[in-house]
Amino acid sequence: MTLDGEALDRLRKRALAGGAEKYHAANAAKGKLFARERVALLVDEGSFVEDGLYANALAEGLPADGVVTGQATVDGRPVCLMANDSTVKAGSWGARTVEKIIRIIERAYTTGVPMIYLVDSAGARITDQVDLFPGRRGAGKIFWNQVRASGSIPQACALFGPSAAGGAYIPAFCDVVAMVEGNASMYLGSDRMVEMVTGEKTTLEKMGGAAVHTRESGVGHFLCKTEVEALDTIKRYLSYLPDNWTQPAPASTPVAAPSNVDLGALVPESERQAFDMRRYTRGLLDEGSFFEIQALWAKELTIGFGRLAGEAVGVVANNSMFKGGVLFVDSADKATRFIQLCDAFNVPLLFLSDVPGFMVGTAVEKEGIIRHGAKMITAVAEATVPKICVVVRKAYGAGLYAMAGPGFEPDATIALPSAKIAVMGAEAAVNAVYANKIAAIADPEERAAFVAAKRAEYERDIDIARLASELVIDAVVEPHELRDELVRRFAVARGKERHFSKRRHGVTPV
Ligand SMILES: CCC(=O)SCCNC(=O)CCNC(=O)[C@H](O)C(C)(C)COP(=O)(O)OP(=O)(O)OC[C@H]1O[C@@H](n2cnc3c(N)ncnc32)[C@H](O)[C@@H]1OP(=O)(O)O
Repeated sequence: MTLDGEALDRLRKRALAGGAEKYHAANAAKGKLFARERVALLVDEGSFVEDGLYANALAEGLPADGVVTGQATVDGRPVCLMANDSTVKAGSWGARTVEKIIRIIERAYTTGVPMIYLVDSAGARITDQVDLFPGRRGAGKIFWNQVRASGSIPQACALFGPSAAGGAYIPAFCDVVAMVEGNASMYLGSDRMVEMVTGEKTTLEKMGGAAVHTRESGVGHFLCKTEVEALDTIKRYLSYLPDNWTQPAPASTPVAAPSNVDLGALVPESERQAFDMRRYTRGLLDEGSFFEIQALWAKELTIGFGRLAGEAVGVVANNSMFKGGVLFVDSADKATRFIQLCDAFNVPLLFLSDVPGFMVGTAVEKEGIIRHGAKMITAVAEATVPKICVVVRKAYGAGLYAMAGPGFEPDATIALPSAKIAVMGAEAAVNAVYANKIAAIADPEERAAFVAAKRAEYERDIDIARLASELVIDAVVEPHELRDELVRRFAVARGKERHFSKRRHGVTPV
């Protein structure tokens, strides 16, 4: 049978229109855009080529089988994309949906371009499960492809609605997930299922909403007020990354650092006084270039991309404004993944250290602080991208190792003149070594004098000039010299040989 122009036009219009009007209206009432509007907002005008528009065109009520897939350019660079159409069976995956998604990820991987996922889906279409769930090209193959593509091409997800059950793994295998407040959710079992299985009464928002995942679980990376903001966030994310792992990170026009930030004045002398490392980072980088990731989760550690004289860098920085900048289970995980991301995509790493060490105590031991901390230290060791450690104020204990200290093959360890590097802070050290002697001194004045003397002795021992003279650190620079020093050092490190170990891959620590 051949299709005449009219019949083709009818088929095309039906496929382009998506599902029933009531579902369009329901989405609009929630402030949600149609999948095709999202694609149009994301890509360069006129650049989109679609595959599989006629998927399931002969069936009733399944236009494009509920997903839009194709290629386009974003800011002039090629990408592959998929967008669930939640007006068609709540964006659930039928057999052709799954095949379309698999094919577009395979296309992204083989052509070496970023893959963007615009997600709004009920997960597997339960009514058609035999066709889409268990087989060799079933839904599992989506995840297999995502895992294969991980670290080879950037994968970014904007989540606009639910991402249920198996569907929740598409965001999970992406580098980053932008979630729209109020509408986006991710969960393995729906609220109805949770009540049935455990008796818990909950809601999608309370269990897996954008606030939960960007503030508490860390599964979401950006909390966005609108769909447009989520799409812009994905574009900005991609602007720091190459198309694939074989290419250098893209540079942009150099911009000066903000003229109104005095880096020296931002860091208080007293270790007991907190300061906002995000301000410090913004003051150091090209003005307006800092793009923070997971800003709301594990805030004791700040991560994000920025630029130094136009070149992309990934920043890992301790922030004493939150939990004193101590590393916890979540902050170690946050750092681990970001370090791997930068290393995969050739983005040099800048560590800004003001770390008292890893948290101690029963609670964190039960949470496996050793396991999580070891993963962060592993990621730092394995990263062969240029990496520079700046001790802004202090680097104590294993915190020094986690922040790419001298033993971790950094291209340089730089200290500011007031920086301290030690196995622990003076107070803790004096207590650790002299607790018995201190307890034995009855006279309070004599005891205080003893503690002060031992403290002074300890501080002389870890004096930064001494560490420089022992070649522990490579340079001591004034705060106003730091930016230029980093620009020069990253420039010379750019051409370095990158290899780590003779093996297929390491074994994840404990
Ligand atoms: C790999 C393993 C897996 O992924 S198992 C997948 C399991 N998925 C689920 O349990 C999610 C079930 N669905 C839901 O909870 C809701 O539909 C969510 C996603 C919250 C959306 O709610 P809402 O926007 O109100 O839509 P709705 O429930 O009225 O559904 C609209 C139409 O879509 C259908 N639908 C929904 N989910 C599925 C599904 N997973 N499989 C098959 N059909 C599904 C509904 O039946 C409804 O269809 P119709 O338009 O009335 O014909």
